[in-house]
Amino acid sequence: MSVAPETPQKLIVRTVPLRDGRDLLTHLPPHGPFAWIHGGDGIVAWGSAARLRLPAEEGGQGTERFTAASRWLDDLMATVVVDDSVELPGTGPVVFGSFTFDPGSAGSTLVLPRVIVGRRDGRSWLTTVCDRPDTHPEELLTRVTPPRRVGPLRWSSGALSADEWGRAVTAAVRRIRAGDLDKVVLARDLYVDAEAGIDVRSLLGRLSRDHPDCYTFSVAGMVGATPELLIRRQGDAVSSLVLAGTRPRGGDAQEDTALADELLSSPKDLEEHRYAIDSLRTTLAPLCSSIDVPERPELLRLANVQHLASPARATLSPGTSTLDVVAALHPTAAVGGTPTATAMPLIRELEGMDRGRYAAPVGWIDAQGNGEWGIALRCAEIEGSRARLFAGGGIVAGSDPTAEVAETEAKFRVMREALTDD
Ligand SMILES: C=C(O[C@H]1C=CC=C(C(=O)O)[C@@H]1O)C(=O)O
Repeated sequence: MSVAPETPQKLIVRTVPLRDGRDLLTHLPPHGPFAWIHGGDGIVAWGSAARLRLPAEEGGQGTERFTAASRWLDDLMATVVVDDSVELPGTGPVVFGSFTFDPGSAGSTLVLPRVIVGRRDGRSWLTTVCDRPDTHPEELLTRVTPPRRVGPLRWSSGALSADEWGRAVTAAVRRIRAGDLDKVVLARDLYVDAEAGIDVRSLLGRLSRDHPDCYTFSVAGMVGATPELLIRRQGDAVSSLVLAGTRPRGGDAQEDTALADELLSSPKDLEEHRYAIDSLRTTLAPLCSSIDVPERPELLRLANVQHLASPARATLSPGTSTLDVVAALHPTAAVGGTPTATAMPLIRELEGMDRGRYAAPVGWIDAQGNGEWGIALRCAEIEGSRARLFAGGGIVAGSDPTAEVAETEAKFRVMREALTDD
């Protein structure tokens, strides 16, 4: 894969402690905000000191975009001179990234922002990235205006209407019952147009307020709040949160508990979940010295849905990079299917759309390889005044098309509500 990335000769990166307890999002200027926020902690950033946008892969193993990103990252980190007086995961240079789901799609993007503000366990910091010593990036002085309201919205359907997508689910169930594969994750899209450019900060504010248990992200136009952590790395310790199996939240406590009990004992959902766990275990085995996954999934209750969830922990073998793990894990059975090799062409055939960067790794990485990468779910791609929303669900032999359409509607709600002014 040959690319012409924008990487300057030499970069001066300075991290200093910041005495600031404000909501991280209040630091962001209107244009091109980057964010990764979980429970009030995280990183926000803006500006661009170095950027890589990758073309579609041609043939190969389907992991060339991760390899090209890794090479670019290594070269970039070799050009930086770092003065970091805080030394925590996420201090020093931090690159945000968002990959495409399908190797055949163009648009995987990595960016080293000019200004980064972070917070972790009560400690805050400011990182700046300059081309010359003893200067500040211009972006440090960008005026921060209040987030603009999104305004009236006009909704339109995506590649398939809800009915057409339901028929695609029926076709997938038929293929699964015929023995072609065990599970496939099918997704659909929706478009919405605002009257003026969408201020991503308004969406981020609502997402982080309404979904504090999720990872609110914004990377080069991909914006959402995902519950699914693909990998968090700190030193050689990695953790992951596997999700598969979903019910809506109930209208009252009794209904909520009944739905949760049904989910925790549903053979269809436990089967769907087991495929995701098995694929994680198999993928991590050659890259890790130990892997620990609980025997049974637990319940993860989010604002709009509840999931079967398994928190996994592992110790990385020496010489394995964070992006090696990200590349190996993608696509998990929570977004692709089982077996992956059969699920991927079926997704292309039945969805009738390009997923772009939906259902693919999104996150950040620092110079030590520490970082957090989620799967871009409950999200939208924002371009000017237009947003393209995505939602999908795991289809197994026992799936019912009507229930699957309802599940995607529940998942769309995250971004619908984020786009709707209070
Ligand atoms: C594909 C999505 O969710 C995945 C993650 C968690 C649970 C899922 C499920 O129960 O189907 C999906 O596999 C989505 O939110 O668009």
